[in-house]
Amino acid sequence: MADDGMLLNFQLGTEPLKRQVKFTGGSWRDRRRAAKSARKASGAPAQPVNDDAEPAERAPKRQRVDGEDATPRSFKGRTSFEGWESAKGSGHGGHGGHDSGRGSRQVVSRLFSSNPAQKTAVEEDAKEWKAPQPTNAPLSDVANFGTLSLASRLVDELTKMNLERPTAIQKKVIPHLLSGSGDAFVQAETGSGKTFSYLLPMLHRVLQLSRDGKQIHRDSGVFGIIVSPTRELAKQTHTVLEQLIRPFPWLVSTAISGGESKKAEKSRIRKGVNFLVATPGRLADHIDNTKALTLSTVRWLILDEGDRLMDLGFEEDLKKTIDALKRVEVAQKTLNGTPLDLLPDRRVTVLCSATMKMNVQKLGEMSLADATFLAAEKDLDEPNHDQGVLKAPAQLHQLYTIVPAKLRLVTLISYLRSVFSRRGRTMKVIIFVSCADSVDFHYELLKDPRKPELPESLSKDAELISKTVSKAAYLTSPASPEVVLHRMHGSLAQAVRTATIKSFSACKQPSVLVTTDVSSRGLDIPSVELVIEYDPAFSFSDHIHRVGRTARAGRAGDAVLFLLPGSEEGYIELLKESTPPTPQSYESILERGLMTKLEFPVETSATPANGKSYHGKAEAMQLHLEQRILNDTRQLELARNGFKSHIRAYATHIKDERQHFDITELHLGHTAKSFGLREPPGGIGAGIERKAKSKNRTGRDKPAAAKGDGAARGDVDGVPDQKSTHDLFKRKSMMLMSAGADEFNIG
Ligand SMILES: Nc1ncnc2c1ncn2[C@@H]1O[C@H](COP(=O)(O)OP(=O)(O)OP(=O)(O)O)[C@@H](O)[C@H]1O
Repeated sequence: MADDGMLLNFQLGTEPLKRQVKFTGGSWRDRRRAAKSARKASGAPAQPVNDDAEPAERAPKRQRVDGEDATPRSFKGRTSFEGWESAKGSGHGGHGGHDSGRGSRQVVSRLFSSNPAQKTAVEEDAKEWKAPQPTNAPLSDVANFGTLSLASRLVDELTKMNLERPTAIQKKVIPHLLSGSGDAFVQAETGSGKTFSYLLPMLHRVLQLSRDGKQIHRDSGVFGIIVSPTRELAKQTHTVLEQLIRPFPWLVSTAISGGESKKAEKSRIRKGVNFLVATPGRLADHIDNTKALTLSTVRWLILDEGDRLMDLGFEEDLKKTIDALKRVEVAQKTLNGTPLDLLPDRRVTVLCSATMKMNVQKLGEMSLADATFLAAEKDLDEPNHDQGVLKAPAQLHQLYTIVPAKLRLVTLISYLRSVFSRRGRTMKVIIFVSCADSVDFHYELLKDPRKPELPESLSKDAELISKTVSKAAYLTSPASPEVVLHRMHGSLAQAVRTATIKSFSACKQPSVLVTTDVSSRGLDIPSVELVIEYDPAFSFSDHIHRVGRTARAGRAGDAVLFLLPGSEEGYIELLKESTPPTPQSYESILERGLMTKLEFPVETSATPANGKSYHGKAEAMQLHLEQRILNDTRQLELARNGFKSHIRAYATHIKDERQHFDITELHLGHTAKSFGLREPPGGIGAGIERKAKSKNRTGRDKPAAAKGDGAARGDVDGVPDQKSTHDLFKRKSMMLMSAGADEFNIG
């Protein structure tokens, strides 16, 4: 799609607008010609023509509002966040006209016109979707964990945690690790309990060492190292491990990860630990620099989320760790008088990954020897299992909606409104967007500026989460409960990240987390019932992991994917290879979200001829949001940054899937509108990026994501784990700066 078809395609003026002559009568072409000649005559610079703006006769209700009087009538003096609700469908009042907000001349386009046609017919299935049997649930034909020969003390502990029967992957992995000394490659669905599948046998075997009056203690050595790609996952795994070892106070585990105090970690290691949960960069760092960390007792190396470890560019750090372990012999039969004979006689490496991508195979080659492939029986039976086709849990209801770019924001809000209108349900929703700047923009836009105070249950970390947790506006209606809004991405300080996730997890009220892919892996928040992929994932495997934050361990869950009309529709075929998704029209989302119980009656005169009164509501909401952004310098800045970073992130979809996410097809003007912007995209800085990306397509420049696609967006683990990302950013920034673009923040 060429740029000349672009909406809002003219420059922002810096001069305050002069009052203009208004031309009435005749056709819109006549009026435009007259306006042009008048400008020429007055010596005013010619206005670039907005070819995409609607001709007046096609938009009879549109008002051209000129000069200082540009604020749409229904919103004059009504820029408070709730203003749109009382606008009663008067969105027509300003749409399609010019606006002089902040002294600039801008065009506000209508939401429901000039949208690209959708190729896919959406026949919403009349019959209710019926969830198939859960595929990641505990097995009904296994009596309990005891049947897997686990120590009764551990089984008791599991019972206290309400875990009775193992899942399919636990039934496979636990016996393998309990008895042998062989490496394993573990592949299983999201939420199928992989964490317990490797923690339980390790613990069981270490507990067995305490016998005949001999007791394992914290300075008996490190027995197991678990490597996680993100700090959150490392912390979460550590929390689960802590829970399991609580009845055995002589055993100690610790988490070491980027963003934490190295000194404090060193001191904990010096005091003695038996299990280390680590992010790769920090682990490699300690192996190099912490003398107290001896590796000779290490019998298990668990590489969790192997594909993600590689995607994020941790290959070098992992190699360092693997090589260091290989260099150290596993020789001791006893340690400080404690016999180690019940441990594996060699070091066991377990590689967990949901996919068998090339980079995982490489990690396997680096780390595994004669590994056994372990997967649930039903996964092995899948016809295309060996091609690595990844499946979401069967009971996870996947939906998609094809939404024109201009309508994305109002559709998202409508979706959330209809979800939260169901009173009496605690509902947690995760919204994935492409980059950190987009997280920040949407969070600020959706938060309630009038109610900064948090629910009491969240007040413990009040200071840390003061900028990442807030009450939400727009998402609730008078009939629905209050919603708590959270934001999370890799650019936040670690303490803030941790406190935010804790808050989201503990929140007893309906809550939303707006986040990047930094939350797509491993995060286990049991009451997440809905995942919204507002921006599609950068790879299909990321999609599976994102949606896998719901429907865990046999529970139900929904996931909705927003796609744009056009090439993105091709992505639906890819989804079908895994789980056929249910289509949902954006019109029905708008209708449900905006007209529920007719809380916001639309004036008859404002009801469009087609009778779709929610169109008026949607226009009113969009107009209100745009106006709010325009009136708030900080919000405007966030919108611009969000838009720019989003466009840049869009170019980082993996090569195999880029045909569906063609940056040159992205309508920048319409996308700007989804960030509530009325400015020309070129003025904001995104056109430059698209040009740079077009160069990529012609092979003159390589995509920046050489170190892994996740790294390109910076959704990684921080210093020093972030080296690769830093390099990448440097390269990309240089490319952009040479083209005159601003600094940006993706990730
Ligand atoms: N046997 C079980 N019975 C009931 N719940 C279980 C069982 N095993 C694990 N769970 C629960 O299932 C959830 C998911 O477990 P876990 O995080 O280990 O899954 P996972 O396979 O690692 O998922 P992902 O691939 O998304 O990281 C956790 O809340 C865990 O407590």
